[in-house]
Amino acid sequence: MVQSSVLGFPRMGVNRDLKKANEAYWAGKISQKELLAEGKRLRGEHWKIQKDAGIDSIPSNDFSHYDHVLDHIQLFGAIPEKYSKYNLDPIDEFFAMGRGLQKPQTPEAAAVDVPALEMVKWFDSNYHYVKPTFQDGQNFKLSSNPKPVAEFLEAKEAGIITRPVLVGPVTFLALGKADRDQNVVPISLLHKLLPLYEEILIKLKEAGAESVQIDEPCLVFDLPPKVKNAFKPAYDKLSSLSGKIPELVVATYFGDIVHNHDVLPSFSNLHGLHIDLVRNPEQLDTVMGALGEKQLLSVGVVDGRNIWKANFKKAIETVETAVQKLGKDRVIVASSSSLLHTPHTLASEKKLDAEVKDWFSFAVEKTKELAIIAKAVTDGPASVREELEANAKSMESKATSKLTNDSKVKERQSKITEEMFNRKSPFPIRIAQQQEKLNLPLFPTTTIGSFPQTKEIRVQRNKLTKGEISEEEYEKFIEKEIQDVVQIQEELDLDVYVHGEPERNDMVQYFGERLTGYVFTTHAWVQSYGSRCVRPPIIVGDISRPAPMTVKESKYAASISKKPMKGMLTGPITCLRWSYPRNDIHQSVQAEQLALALRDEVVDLESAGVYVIQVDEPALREGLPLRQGLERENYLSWAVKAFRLSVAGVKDSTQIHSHFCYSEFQDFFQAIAALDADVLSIENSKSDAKLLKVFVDEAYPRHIGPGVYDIHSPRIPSEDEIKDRIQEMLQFLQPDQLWIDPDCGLKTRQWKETKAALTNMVNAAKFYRQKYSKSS
Ligand code: MET
Ligand SMILES: [Zn+2]
Repeated sequence: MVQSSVLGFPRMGVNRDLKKANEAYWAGKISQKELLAEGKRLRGEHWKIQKDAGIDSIPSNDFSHYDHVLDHIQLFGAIPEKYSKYNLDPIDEFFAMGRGLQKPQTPEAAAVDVPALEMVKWFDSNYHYVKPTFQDGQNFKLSSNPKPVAEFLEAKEAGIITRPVLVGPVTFLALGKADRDQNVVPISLLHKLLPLYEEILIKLKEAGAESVQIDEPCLVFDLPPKVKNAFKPAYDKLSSLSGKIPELVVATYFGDIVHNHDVLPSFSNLHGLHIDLVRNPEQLDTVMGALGEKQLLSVGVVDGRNIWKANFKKAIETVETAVQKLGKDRVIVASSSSLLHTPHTLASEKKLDAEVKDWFSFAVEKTKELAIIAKAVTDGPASVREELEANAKSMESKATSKLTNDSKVKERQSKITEEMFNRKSPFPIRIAQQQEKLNLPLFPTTTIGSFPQTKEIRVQRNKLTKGEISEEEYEKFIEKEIQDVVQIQEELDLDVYVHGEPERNDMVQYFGERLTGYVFTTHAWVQSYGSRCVRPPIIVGDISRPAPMTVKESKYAASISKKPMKGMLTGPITCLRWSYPRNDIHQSVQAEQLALALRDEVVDLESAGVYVIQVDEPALREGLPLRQGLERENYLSWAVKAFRLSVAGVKDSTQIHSHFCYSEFQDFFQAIAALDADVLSIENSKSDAKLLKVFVDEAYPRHIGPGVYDIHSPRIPSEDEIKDRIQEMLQFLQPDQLWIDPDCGLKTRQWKETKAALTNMVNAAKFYRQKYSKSS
């Protein structure tokens, strides 16, 4: 029979219970015992959900109190000395690595002060993992009570034989890095790490585990030869342990592995291999051809990265293709990846429109889908006729809905012309006209958009949501906020003002709520990192802008300002990337729809007297495909076009800004240059100013505002510190192309530190302004 399996389940629980428990523990409100009990309760509940759904292979050790890679750092004793030296309790040491720890001295214990380990995005998802950090002479040691064994036994006690999940040895090392000032090449540690895999696998076998899922998602990357060559010795070794350890299923996801197909024979003596057929269905044939004689294939046909119902007909066809070649006993129906990236359950959504709700499936619902697909293939479609019919109806309803077929939007897309992507004149002509209109000094100062979102702002927004105040009262409140920030900017003597974004809860949600084609959930939280969860809006249909979205606030702000007011929009790629996208049309088409909607907004802002307009694209970089080559070029091409389409409708004299919250542009500089934005503001304060060299090397002609101070910390940078920073920047950029601004928006800061920091920033800018005006 065809079996079903889940690669991993979301950890948070139905009401973000894990977040609440972790945060209560960190705040000292619950004991360690209570925290661990909550973890156990959640695991038990999640196993039961999957068992009740009829899943054959249920994962364990997919749960984590913070991050599963961090679990492995602790499991293998890869704990840097700066943490281990404190001899903390294991759970506190674990959290110290995940989020840093600052504790004053007490009679019993010394003071603790360590920052967190680096945290970075997990492949191209919005989940972040903690980066393993290795030392020269790194050794490993299995923890005394290994988590994978403990959680396997916990499930066994509850009557469920799970399939423990381990991050594979090659991926664990490949995702790591040498610690600062260390030279170790992580993959060279393989021979030291493998004995620990042997040890843990033997322990799991002794505990009763029949099979183990071993994740090697790094196979979807273009791998350096050293990493690629590591698979064979690693898996030869593990294959040689056959009988002593559980059966192994190697799992890959988020991409295809065809370009690394020469690695596949290393796995052919193992029990099974998992591939993601939602992302890359075309890899099925090649991978089937490379399987070992008895090896199983786990086919990922239910999307672990998005919230759409699986199309049963298509999924069953895919599974049948595998069955025809391999037979029913060698095929497993699986989620494409862990379900970690999907919200817990659709049952919590009470406010969703019934039409679109019928198109969705969250983690709980996806486990049921897997069981149904497996049954349909094992016992024939008649065994699940009702489910198949209902699914076909949902698919039909989505395909034919008015929401997904807005002919006006489609018609407008079909009429896009080449000129619509281009500003009227090249930059030198534009900047001269802009300068005439805006009359800005040398080293103009500005901020990135948001000002502190005070408690009062949140209170008023909540009151509006609850209907406790009227729209008019809320608008009056927002106007007053705008007046205040305009006045503050006047006092600070900034050069280009912003209205402060007080009316925005979130930079994507705010726009989504004003566009057709978007829906919002109330409980669909997904883990972003640690206890932090996000609730991405969902793009369900064709996107259009029924009415202006930001014009009222910006126009008002401009009308009361003596200096230029900058309009503030979230760009098409960021709106797309920070939402769940549609899966029935290509993302480039959705980006283009967003771009058209924003284009109208940009033009309306200009007509309303807003002559500086910033279109933020902080998510442009994270959308980069995981591999070099054609896919990446395609992405950059349509992403850049979407940005250009959104802004190119304005006059030459209107100044277009864009903003990015990172500083590394080396590897996609051409794309950034191709945006043709008049001014770029980028994060830079924590990086080496040398990163700006690329702008010189490539003779970037337009204006740039590299952030001069970090906005993530309440720390106030001194005037001298900012001056030094500007001095460094001037080694790379021309005085007349340099803007002075903070790294990013200030919404998470308090007013007190914001005013102090900006005062120093403006003074530092004035210092250079004077210096250069004298010398010229
Ligand atoms: C994550 S980028 C944020 C840009 C936005 N305009 C802000 O200032 O908050
Ligand atoms: Zn930013």
